[in-house]
Amino acid sequence: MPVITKLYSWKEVSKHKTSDDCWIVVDGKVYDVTKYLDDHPGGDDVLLSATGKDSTEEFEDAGHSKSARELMQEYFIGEIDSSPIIPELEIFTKEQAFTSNVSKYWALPAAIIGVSILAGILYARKKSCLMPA
Ligand code: HEM
Repeated sequence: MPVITKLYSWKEVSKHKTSDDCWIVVDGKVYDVTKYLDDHPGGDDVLLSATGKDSTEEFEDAGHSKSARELMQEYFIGEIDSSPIIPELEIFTKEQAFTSNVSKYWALPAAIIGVSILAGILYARKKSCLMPA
């Protein structure tokens, strides 16, 4: 049977970092350890300083026993949402798509033509000033 897991963003996880509301992330899994703070043999300060980040390394470094890992499951609340952020799609009407493309393709040539005309005018004026009357 498929297991439905709640997904949490890092933004959401980082909101829970106090002694009244403490979440930790180990191996992509999110644990609400608020009720375990006072009982943690490694101390509550260790858990509090592990909030808002991936604390897998610190967890492994502490050399937790098999029973500690089993106990952990009681505090499991979900997983980190690691799906890439897809930017919102821009929805164009046919007309908008056409006009946006027209401006995209015509802006540069129009600017080049404009600058060339201006340069031509300036050059012609300068030349006429230098010509003896
Ligand atoms: C739900 C999560 C956690 C549970 C249930 C848990 C449980 C335990 C238990 C039962 C112990 C006693 C030793 C053992 O049986 O392995 C322990 C010790 C310890 N834990 Fe955790 N722990 C958790 C998360 C963490 C995290 C995230 C860290 C580090 C950031 C951490 C750091 C430590 C340390 C430093 C000790 C002391 C090790 C020692 O004295 O040798 N624990 N933990």
